[in-house]
Amino acid sequence: MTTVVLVTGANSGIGLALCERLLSQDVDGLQLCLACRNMRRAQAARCALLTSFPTAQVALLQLDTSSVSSVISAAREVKVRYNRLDYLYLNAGIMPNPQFDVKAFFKGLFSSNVITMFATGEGILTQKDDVTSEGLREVFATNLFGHFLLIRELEPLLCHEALTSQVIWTSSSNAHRSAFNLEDIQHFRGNQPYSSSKYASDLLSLALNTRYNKQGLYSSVICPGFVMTSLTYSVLPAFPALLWTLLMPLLWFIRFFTNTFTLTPYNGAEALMWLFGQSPESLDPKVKYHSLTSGLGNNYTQARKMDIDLETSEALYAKLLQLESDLKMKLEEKQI
Ligand SMILES: NC(=O)C1=CN([C@@H]2O[C@H](COP(=O)(O)OP(=O)(O)OC[C@H]3O[C@@H](n4cnc5c(N)ncnc54)[C@H](OP(=O)(O)O)[C@@H]3O)[C@@H](O)[C@H]2O)C=CC1
Ligand SMILES: CC(C)=CCC[C@@H](C)[C@H]1CC[C@H]2C3=C(CC[C@]12C)[C@@]1(C)CCC(=O)C[C@@H]1CC3
Repeated sequence: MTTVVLVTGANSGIGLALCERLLSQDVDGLQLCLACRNMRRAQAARCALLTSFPTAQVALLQLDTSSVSSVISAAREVKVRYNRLDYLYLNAGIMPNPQFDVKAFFKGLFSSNVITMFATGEGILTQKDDVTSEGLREVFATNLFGHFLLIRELEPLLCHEALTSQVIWTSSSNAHRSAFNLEDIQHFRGNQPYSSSKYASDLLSLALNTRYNKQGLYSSVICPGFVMTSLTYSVLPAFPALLWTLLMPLLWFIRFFTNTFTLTPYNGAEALMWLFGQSPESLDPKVKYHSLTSGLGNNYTQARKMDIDLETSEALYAKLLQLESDLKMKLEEKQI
């Protein structure tokens, strides 16, 4: 028996930690595929994994989730290499040009909302988004739409009558209904594209379960907590990595008040690992699985209900299908 696992954004942070943890479990016949945009960093990640686990089967796949043509050719390649896919971890993500509102942060520190602020970053973060060469909003394309397209393209490998497969999204506690607008799913008009894209992934996961459970495909979402990675380092760009390291004792102290400060990629990958061991039929499509770390440093996973509803998830799914068909048509026209 083989178990095929594909991880997007696997060359650093939480994705790489997940790969290390999967390999350390010594799963029989594990075939790991690191799907990455930057092949130089992907090679480095593969080498590091093989140094620790010399007999592991670790393959690389070129994938830029922000590009429709890259997703289509990557999926084509996956279908040539494998005849099934057991786990698809949709982890690649960006939060470009984050703007940290220092005033709101200090105001939040002395309000009753302080724990929520540290757990979710709510009210203190906005981003400046860009547009891809294919005309999509970059955060939407990278975090959500590319992954949606990947699932659609890999349907023949994910949907088996006798076997189940799991699609697992790295969402966030920063996913808020208030940042999402069904009339503007790409978030052209707001300044919280990251939050919007993560809320959309929570909705999409529910819609995927509605559509695909009968065909053996199950989707779940996780939140890794607040993890120190290149994504979070960029929140305070004036703070070099060294300053963040000096702040670590303070961050560990805050962990006594909020177990969402998982801080290391290893801890952040806890819920991703937990889901790997679950039977998908036992999972609740309306909850998010949170990686949490106690003040004393113990990791655990906790299920928390999401603020999502079936009607909005179906409406989003219909819009994504429409966008997929429009973009494919454009791509075909370009090729003719
Ligand atoms: N760190 C945190 O506190 C939290 C993180 N998350 C989520 O966790 C996930 C992993 O992030 P994290 O490990 O923190 O950050 P990293 O920046 O370390 O990892 C992000 C990964 O995504 C990849 N990626 C980015 N854009 C693309 C693209 N267009 N195509 C393919 N891969 C891409 C990056 O590759 P490359 O090297 O090419 O840039 C990198 O491997 C993200 O989805 C993030 O939103 C959620 C909640 C909290
Ligand atoms: C003492 C000190 C300087 C603390 C850091 C304050 C903030 C920079 C962080 C507090 C909570 C963090 C957080 C995120 C980014 C950094 C903080 C705002 C995220 C929004 C990063 C991306 C996510 O997906 C969720 C995170 C929630 C918590």
